[in-house]
Amino acid sequence: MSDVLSRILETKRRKVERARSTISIEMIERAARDERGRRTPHSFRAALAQEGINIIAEIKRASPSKGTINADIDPATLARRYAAGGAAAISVLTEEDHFRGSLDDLRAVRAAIDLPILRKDFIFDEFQIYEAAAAGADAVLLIVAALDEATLARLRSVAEGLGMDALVEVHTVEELNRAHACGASVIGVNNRNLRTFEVSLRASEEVAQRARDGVLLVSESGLSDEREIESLTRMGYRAFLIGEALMRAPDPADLLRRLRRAQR
Ligand SMILES: O=P(O)(O)OC[C@@H](O)[C@@H](O)c1c[nH]c2ccccc12
Repeated sequence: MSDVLSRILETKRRKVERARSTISIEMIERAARDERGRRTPHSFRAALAQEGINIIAEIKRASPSKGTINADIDPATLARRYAAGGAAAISVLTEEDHFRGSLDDLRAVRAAIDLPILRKDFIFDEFQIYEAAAAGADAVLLIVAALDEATLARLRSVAEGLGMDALVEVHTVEELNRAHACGASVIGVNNRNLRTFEVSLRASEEVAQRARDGVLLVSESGLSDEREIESLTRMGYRAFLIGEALMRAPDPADLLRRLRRAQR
């Protein structure tokens, strides 16, 4: 159990325990409901179901596989560029130790743009979903490989109870079956194996062939050019999650526009 995913979950577990000892679950839940009630919440799912190519543009300063990608960005400025390029939604990595993100990044993005926001983190406790909602997120990532069946189902319904979407992430057909079993309606297929970091579009291809009708699929990771988007649209994808390529692009809005023009 010394792989990266387990190590990240281990440090995260301690962090969440510490946070839970300073704020009660009732308080954070109230903050979440207040924030959800303060504005008209954005629908993450609806944003991904629009005509054409829908891109979730990610704010990702660093990663365990790539080290520092672009640590000094201003999240609000970058989010505005993503919005200008026609991003359907924004993903903000909030994990601190390995991705150098934070909930402050998410708050800054919330204040800057008017698109649905995904909290991208390693979530295993409802406390983290309330934190996400209180910071202004509209959706949370739930990684099937990191959760048992009962926890996955419970966390999904906590998100739903707040009017949020869960992006349920899988990497294999076996994980897809577990995502189906918990009632997931938005399923992300990570082309990157979180334990080995190997990237292959085969993951997206295999999962697309077995996904149930009505499930909205998102192809995630390792995407950087039109040709990849084109071959994924032929597999049936119309939603994509892109981080590194946008973080490294000299003009992220221009790259987004180009990728959104990809044809079948
Ligand atoms: O930077 P990329 O290769 O475009 O990937 C983005 C996103 O898919 C990736 O950050 C990601 C997908 N699932 C995750 C789970 C945890 C942390 C990060 C991720």
